[in-house]
Amino acid sequence: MPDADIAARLPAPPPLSDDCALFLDVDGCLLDFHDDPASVRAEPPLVARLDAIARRLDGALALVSGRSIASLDRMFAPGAFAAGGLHGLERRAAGSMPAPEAAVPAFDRAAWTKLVADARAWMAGHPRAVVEDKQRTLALHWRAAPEAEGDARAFAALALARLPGYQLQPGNRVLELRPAGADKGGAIAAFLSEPPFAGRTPVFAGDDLTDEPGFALVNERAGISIVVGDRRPTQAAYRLADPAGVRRWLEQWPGDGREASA
Ligand SMILES: O=P(O)(O)OC[C@H]1O[C@H](O[C@H]2O[C@H](CO)[C@@H](O)[C@H](O)[C@H]2O)[C@H](O)[C@@H](O)[C@@H]1O
Repeated sequence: MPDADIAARLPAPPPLSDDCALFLDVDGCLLDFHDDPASVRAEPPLVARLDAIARRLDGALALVSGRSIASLDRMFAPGAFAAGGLHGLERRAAGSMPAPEAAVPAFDRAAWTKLVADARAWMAGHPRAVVEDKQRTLALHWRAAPEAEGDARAFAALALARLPGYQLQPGNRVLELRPAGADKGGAIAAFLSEPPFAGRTPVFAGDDLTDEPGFALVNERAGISIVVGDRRPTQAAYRLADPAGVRRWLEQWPGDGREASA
């Protein structure tokens, strides 16, 4: 059976309930993909919606992303949500804005700067490819330059040897270098161990490979795991077709009645 047919058989998720803890991936889940990662912003009505849902859940809403928390804050301003960033390497608990609660491990800044410069030089022949420096992780994007994929993969393989303790993180038209030892499942588990998330039913929506550990964790906790789109295989039990579908699903939620004036 073709993958698309199997994808269509995953059911739509149930509506959100007042006793849930809501975890949301960002790119490709809440927000549509764009060629330039730096230009992506959440529209004000979506920020207002998330803010209303967070209030209704007593703060039990977190963004869980491959982006840094600093980047998420820019994208969702003026919203400032609890967040897991850099694929689970950094985390900011509810109510502890603006500083991340846990910093990622120390690293050699000079060596990192050289690595980023080398990546930019390596990819210079592909002006529409993007080298995204996230300070502790590096993403090589080829969405607007499909011909750059081979060079991106070749650089990442070579660079991995210069980065002890790092691993490759494949994504949607991107390959990232990032420290091993953390993932989105760990970030969600940490949130669920503390207020206001503890004791609630976890719900997690995401679209990419980096989201699979989050789906596994949520399934273990008898929660609701939702894959966005047709990527397979997946451990998710429910499916929404695309980010527009995610936003419509969130719209079904009653909110707290205040977002209309936000
Ligand atoms: O975990 P996520 O929130 O889904 O973040 C994963 C990566 O998303 C971003 O890259 C993706 O979105 C870009 C903007 O739409 C797009 O240009 C790119 O092709 C996608 O792979 C982000 O730039 C990365 O840092 C995140 O790790």
